[in-house]
Amino acid sequence: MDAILVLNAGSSSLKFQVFGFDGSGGLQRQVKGQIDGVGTSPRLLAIGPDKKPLVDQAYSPGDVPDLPAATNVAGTWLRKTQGFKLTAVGHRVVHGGPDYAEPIQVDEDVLRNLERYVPLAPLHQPNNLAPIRALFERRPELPQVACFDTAFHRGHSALADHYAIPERFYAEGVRRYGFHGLSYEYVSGRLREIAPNIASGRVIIAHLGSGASMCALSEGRSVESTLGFTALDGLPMGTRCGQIDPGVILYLITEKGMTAAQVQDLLYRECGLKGLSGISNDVRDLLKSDDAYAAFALDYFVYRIGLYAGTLAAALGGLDAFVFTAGIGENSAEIRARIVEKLGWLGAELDQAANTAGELVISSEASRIALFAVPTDEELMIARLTLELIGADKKDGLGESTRISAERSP
Ligand SMILES: Nc1ncnc2c1ncn2[C@@H]1O[C@H](COP(=O)(O)OP(=O)(O)O)[C@@H](O)[C@H]1O
Ligand SMILES: CC(=O)OP(=O)(O)O
Ligand SMILES: [Mg+2]
Repeated sequence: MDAILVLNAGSSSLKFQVFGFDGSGGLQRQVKGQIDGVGTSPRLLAIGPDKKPLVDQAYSPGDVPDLPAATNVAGTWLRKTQGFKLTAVGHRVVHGGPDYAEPIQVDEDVLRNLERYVPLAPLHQPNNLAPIRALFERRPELPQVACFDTAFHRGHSALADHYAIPERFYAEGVRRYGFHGLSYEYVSGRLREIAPNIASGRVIIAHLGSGASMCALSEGRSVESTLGFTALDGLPMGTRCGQIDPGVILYLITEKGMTAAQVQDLLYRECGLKGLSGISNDVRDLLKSDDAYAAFALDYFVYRIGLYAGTLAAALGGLDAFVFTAGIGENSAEIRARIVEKLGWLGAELDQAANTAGELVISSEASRIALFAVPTDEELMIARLTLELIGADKKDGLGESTRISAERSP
């Protein structure tokens, strides 16, 4: 069967999907897989078109310590067990800089350009680009398409796109890019199917995974994001600090004698939930723990989401809906409930039963704001964009408008 492979290397997981083409050029999901818990409790899990498990295998952290190792494990499993004829490969590439506002077919020049952004996304960009390079060498004839996390936010106003630093820095690309755009584009499309009137209003989507951000959307378009030049800003994340006074960084350099590399390592890998708790970057571990620091890390996460909800609601001039997505947003009813409590002043009220059951609509009848928990599907978004770019029919058989409860990731 002709197929398109999609790769999505995040900060704690590698996600991959294979979509086949049917006779009419539509997309059919053949394999949906991921290795999550990379470096902590790695687990390869994949399901087939009937949603039955194809593989479910745990690894020791030493066997899958990082994303390159996860990519090798997934690649080997796909080659050994799945016999597809690849037509194209779609890649999530986290940073597209100022030049790439749309997906692009990658050639040697594009790849070299994208390598320039490695310092701006050190947890992601190298892992996004390495498989492209490897496939160039192994399968030079295979079209490969880069789809960018930053592209969905490129329509931001100059106000939202700037830092208050001299303009020459903006001109050379020091801008507030925003990330998780493939997820926001997919989820806002789903919201158009689920609740079209609300989707055309003022919406905040909270993408809460190992990396986390929030996006303000007006009429389905991104107008603000909590992330900026790099994927460090805004919310505290699994291992990243989120918003921080730049003076702290100056202090680390001038008073603590830290090098740039040491500061980078600290801010990307030792902060956030991991740094605050001293226990884990994974919300599942923190929820299970009775340690006071674990509780504090979760309190801090929820508190900052509440603060940014206020900021983004101000950017939108009000709020019609709040949408949860990604690993934490889709799977933790408890964290959703705690965040909704912080949105009480905006008139948000939870339907406890719907939230616990993991339904799509989780607001009560009385709520002044519609609340949703919508599973994201960055890989399907990438497959659609890839097909569009390589000229195949972009219609697919994966419309989900009638589904009622949230589909969980494998
Ligand atoms: N049932 C759950 N309860 C709470 N958190 C969860 C649950 N399942 C997954 N998560 C969280 O989701 C995170 C992974 O989210 P994901 O969106 O896949 O991240 P990424 O793409 O950045 O690797 C994990 O680190 C974990 O904290
Ligand atoms: C940009 C980013 O933080 O991505 P992820 O959440 O997949 O780590
Ligand atoms: Mg992710």
